[in-house]
Amino acid sequence: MSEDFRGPLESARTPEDAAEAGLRPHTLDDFTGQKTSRENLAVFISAAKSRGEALDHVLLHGPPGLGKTTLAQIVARELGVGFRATSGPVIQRAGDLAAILTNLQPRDVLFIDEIHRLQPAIEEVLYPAMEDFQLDLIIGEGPAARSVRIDLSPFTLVAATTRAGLLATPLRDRFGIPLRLIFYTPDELRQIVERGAVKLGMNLTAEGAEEIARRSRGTPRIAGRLLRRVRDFAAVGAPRDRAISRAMADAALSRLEVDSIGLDAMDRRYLLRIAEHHHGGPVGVETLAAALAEARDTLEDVIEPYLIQEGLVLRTSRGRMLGERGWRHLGLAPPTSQVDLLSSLNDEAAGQVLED
Ligand SMILES: Nc1ncnc2c1ncn2[C@@H]1O[C@H](COP(=O)(O)OP(=O)(O)OP(=O)(O)O)[C@@H](O)[C@H]1O
Ligand SMILES: [Mg+2]
Repeated sequence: MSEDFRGPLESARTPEDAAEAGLRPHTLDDFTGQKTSRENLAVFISAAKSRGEALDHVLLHGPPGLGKTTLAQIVARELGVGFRATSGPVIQRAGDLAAILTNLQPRDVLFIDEIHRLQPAIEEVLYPAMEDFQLDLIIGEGPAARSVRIDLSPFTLVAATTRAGLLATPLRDRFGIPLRLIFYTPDELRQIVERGAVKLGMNLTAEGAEEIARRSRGTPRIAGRLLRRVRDFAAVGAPRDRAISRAMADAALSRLEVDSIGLDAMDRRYLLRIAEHHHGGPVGVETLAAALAEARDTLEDVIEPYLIQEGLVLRTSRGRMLGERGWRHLGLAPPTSQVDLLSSLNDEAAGQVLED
């Protein structure tokens, strides 16, 4: 496989990124969870391979840390083709994209992360490239400008975004294979944690793995991070070779301020804000973002999806409300005026899926 194309932003890799990459699964069979997406991908990949064609374009969407980048790399590996990676904000000019596209080998995978941050002018260049494998470029300026058409090798665009709703419809419609990634179950995360422990050479008990999995916010990236921190605490606080028990995992997670259901300090700050300053809501997301000094996107992409899925927060037409479970988790009681409303909303929330 050829070397990754890395734009300026992506070259800023931290040791934490490297540790994460070490835990990445490399094949579809090794990839735990996301059963529907994984099974469908396996079919489409083997069909494309048997026809000797490029796989149709794939759009991966879902909250951060659920495996979009990992799956993109796996797609290229399973297809046995080259992998080039870049991201929306890195591509500044049409020429940047043209350079990447004209260098692709037949059937290669081009991965564009954060595709929702692509500039509209560059999106326009992407449309004919995706549809007809052609580039229409304007060369020169003023009266001397002329347009040239360049044929490209057939390729597969694999794009990732935290919210498909942020994409322009014409762009979204050009992906033949849209896949929505969902939060992992505690059991899937336990398998991921156990596999990670083996890779890290850790002696982790089944209960220890379960405890980390249960408190990982449905997210493999968080599971991997917590696993490495538990390893640190164990290395310092316990005799070598002692198996990491549930109690040891719990002690480490508590020191990291990860609570009994896996919420972190920011999650709790968010819930408390709605409870204490807005009597449980509804409150608009902009108001919350300003009060918490966070970007609205961070609330919507990173913090809210899990809280909503867990019924801690409800998304209503008038804003965010603390759910019954949210009140209970904070050890508070909802104002009496809200009790009836909440129980009716709670039934609705049971069917509320991540909107994007
Ligand atoms: N199904 C999985 N099995 C095991 N580990 C996984 C799985 N999915 C993700 N991981 C781990 O979680 C980490 C984060 O995954 P990845 O970088 O693919 O997420 P992402 O969806 O691209 O996140 P972002 O939106 O922030 O770019 C990976 O490095 C990998 O170690
Ligand atoms: Mg990613």
